[in-house]
Amino acid sequence: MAKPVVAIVGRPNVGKSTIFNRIVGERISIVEDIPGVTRDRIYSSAEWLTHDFNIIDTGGIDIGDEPFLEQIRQQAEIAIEEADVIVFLVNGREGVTSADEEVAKILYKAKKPVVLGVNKIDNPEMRDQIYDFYALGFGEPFPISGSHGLGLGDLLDEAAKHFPKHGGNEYADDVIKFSLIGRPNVGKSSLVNAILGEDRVIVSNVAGTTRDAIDSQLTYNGEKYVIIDTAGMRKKGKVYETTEKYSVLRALRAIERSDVVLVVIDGEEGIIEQDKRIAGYAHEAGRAVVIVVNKWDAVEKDEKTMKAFETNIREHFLFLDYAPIVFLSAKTKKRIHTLIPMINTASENHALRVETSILNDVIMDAVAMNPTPTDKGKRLRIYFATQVAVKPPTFVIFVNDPELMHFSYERFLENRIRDAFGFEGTPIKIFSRERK
Ligand SMILES: Nc1nc2c(ncn2[C@@H]2O[C@H](COP(=O)(O)OP(=O)(O)OP(=O)(O)O)[C@@H](O)[C@H]2O)c(=O)[nH]1
Ligand SMILES: Nc1nc2c(ncn2[C@@H]2O[C@H](COP(=O)(O)OP(=O)(O)OP(=O)(O)O)[C@@H](O)[C@H]2O)c(=O)[nH]1
Repeated sequence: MAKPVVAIVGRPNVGKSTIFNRIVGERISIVEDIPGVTRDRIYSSAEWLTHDFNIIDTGGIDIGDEPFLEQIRQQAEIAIEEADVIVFLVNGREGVTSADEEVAKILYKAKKPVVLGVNKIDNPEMRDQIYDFYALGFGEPFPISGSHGLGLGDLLDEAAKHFPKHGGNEYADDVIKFSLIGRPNVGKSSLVNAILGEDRVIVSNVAGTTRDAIDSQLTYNGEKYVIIDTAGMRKKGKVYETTEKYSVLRALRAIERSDVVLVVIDGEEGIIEQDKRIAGYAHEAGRAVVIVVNKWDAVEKDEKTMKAFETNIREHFLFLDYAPIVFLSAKTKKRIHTLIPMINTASENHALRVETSILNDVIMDAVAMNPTPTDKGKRLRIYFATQVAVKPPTFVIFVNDPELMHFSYERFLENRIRDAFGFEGTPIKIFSRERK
């Protein structure tokens, strides 16, 4: 599901990060041991009343050593490219500056709705200062205060009025959406071409004529698939494509629109830190994951090489222990045909719903085998478990006291659930809730 995207734009120091953090709230949390998104702090999901959306802090996108105005220009262009609605932020304490006017000029040309937020209006007495900003030509300015959390509701209401009406489902429910992510040069584009070039694959469209038609649709064995955002990889040459955080942003959006994410690793070069971060994004987003080791043709190998590489992957990607690994070559096409069946398995498991009675049998058997932990003389009691969601499968376990559910025991239960139901290729989530 594609959520609407809001981007915050404005010259430095107007309070973009402050507003971003306010809107995102506690949702930005650092998850231990999983390298990922949260540390980049430029892109996050957010909620406002009934609206779910994603928000980008363009100020966090590092453009490099370009002159000041060039940086603002590039950030604004990224916002125009990526967002459905732009929040143009100015500083209510300084009046309209020439840099604000520069931003405005770029935004005039964009055919995207713009909502003007006048920040640092920390108290009602300062409200009169917003009138100057009508001169920017974006209609009513909304007074807000990032530091005090004032006025954000009205601003977001206005933004939400411009959210696309049918942004919800881009493709029919039975279409399997997948994407390929990985650092530059691992062979993502080559893999896409190899998949599209497969014998039994029927391609229904590749990179249409409009800017938005960037996904490849295909059919294989009567099943429909979409490869998400492949043109994002092809569309090179633009200056900002080279900035790392911007490519991260693109990867995050592709992940979000996918059911299954193929994490591509260069078999020739091996695993580096950046691979782990990229894989962390997919895991955090709760998508099904397949690990693809490409360029296996270029690896000098004997009968132990694959096993050793696999062990190495497992050590580096502890959090992805559920993800199957495939060794292949986009160049020679070796084992390319195994990819789509793996995507199918991962996607089925991602959407799998298990029967409550069987789930509870599994949990009770687990408890009988390995008694629940105690803390200060108090024992964890498990009453009942139920699956509350799919994509990814999510379970709630009702217990006497959630504090007693230690990580290691939860992990044990997860493993028992996996032994019973499979769930290969998908993360699963388990929450403990108190029940008196
Ligand atoms: N008084 C007041 N100060 C604010 C408000 N919002 C942000 N600030 C301050 O303004 C300064 C800049 O805020 P940031 O959020 O870093 O601004 P930014 O636009 O993200 O800046 P860049 O990252 O340089 O683009 C900080 O010192 C904030 O504390 C506000 O509502 N009122
Ligand atoms: N030996 C070998 N080389 C490969 C294979 N797949 C891709 N390459 C080469 O690796 C290089 C990068 O491939 P691309 O498909 O452009 O990689 P990418 O991940 O799409 O790169 P970016 O678009 O920069 O992110 C090219 O020179 C390819 O020819 C493979 O299976 N084996």
